[in-house]
Amino acid sequence: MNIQTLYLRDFRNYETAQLALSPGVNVFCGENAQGKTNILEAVGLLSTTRLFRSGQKRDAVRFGAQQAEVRAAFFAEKRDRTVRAVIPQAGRAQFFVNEVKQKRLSDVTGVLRTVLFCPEDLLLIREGAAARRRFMDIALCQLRPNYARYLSEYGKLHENKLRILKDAEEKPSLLDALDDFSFRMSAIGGHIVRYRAYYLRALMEKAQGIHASLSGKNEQLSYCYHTVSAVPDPFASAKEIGMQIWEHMCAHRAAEIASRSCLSGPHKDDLELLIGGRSAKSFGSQGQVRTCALSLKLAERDMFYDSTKEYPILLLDDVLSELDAKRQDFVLNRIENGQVLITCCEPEKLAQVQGGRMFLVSQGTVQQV
Ligand SMILES: Nc1ncnc2c1ncn2[C@@H]1O[C@H](COP(=O)(O)OP(=O)(O)OP(=O)(O)O)[C@@H](O)[C@H]1O
Repeated sequence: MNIQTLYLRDFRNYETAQLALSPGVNVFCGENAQGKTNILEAVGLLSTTRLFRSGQKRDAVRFGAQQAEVRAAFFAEKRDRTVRAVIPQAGRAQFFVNEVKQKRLSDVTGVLRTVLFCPEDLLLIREGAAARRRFMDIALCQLRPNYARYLSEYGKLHENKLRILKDAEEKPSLLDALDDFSFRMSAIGGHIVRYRAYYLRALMEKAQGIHASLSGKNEQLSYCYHTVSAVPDPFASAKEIGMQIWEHMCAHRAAEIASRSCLSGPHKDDLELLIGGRSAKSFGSQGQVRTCALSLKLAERDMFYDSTKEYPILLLDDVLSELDAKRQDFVLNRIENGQVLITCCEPEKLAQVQGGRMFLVSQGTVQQV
């Protein structure tokens, strides 16, 4: 899958811009605040229907303009296709696939597939477990529709159980339904844990190879999937895991009531990442953490390829800072197959790029060099 041309009108700081992209690496270089990330954000919008930096789509409309427009002509599934977004300052955004207006945003999501790596992704390693669960869940939901259904059902049960625990002090009869919710959460939790275990095993196998190449074989990435302590084997059958979670919930019933919170279940899972056997979160340097997060993203891209036989477009925002020369060379020249869009601030980096296309970005204009 690759974008051939990208057109922007009144999008962020661009009045109009038309870019012809390479099917391989495309580097966007310029000083701070010139519009490099805005280009990646435009592609992200066409892929996910969202702006990765703002909750409100209208933030993308150029100051003083009435509506923004972004269009990509791209090649996917062996044919030429287009996707276009029109975002008015007031009112709903509209999306078109092959110039046919789409009724539901879900029909647009994934038509153009992207994997984004931005500076915030470093939080994936450094932050709490919720960020890593989100990373697993977003990838798994796209690859496995059944997982998305289990996760949504589990989320609803979790919310209801939490309401019961919170309100039980005022209305103790609510506790009559507690075990029913716990049992259903356990049963669905069994599926969630099993999906995560298999996904992480495949993902981390790829991430380990990528991390070794990125670090020149100097560092070894490993992982530990932490789930409910009563589950000794997350690869066991969903039924078996579900029963183990149920037993754990029963053992913590009194504590859950006392603390008015759900103490047991895969909503507390974590993915621990280790570099050379030590926690990346606690001991990793900036560069190591960046390498680790990047390896996970590149592995996610390979997982997409395995299931769709097409590489999603890789959007790398400001990845090069903090990486040493060897790691930068890997990013610029050795990510094989698929289209890559990279932003960077240092023009001297352009000299290191051995193929692809380079662009200078300045005050909302883009010039190929
Ligand atoms: N709706 C908008 N209308 C006009 N300009 C906007 C709008 N939204 C953001 N901008 C401008 O876009 C510029 C930022 O662009 P962008 O984030 O792409 O910069 P960048 O080149 O990636 O910078 P850095 O290297 O600092 O990350 C800022 O000057 C900002 O004021």
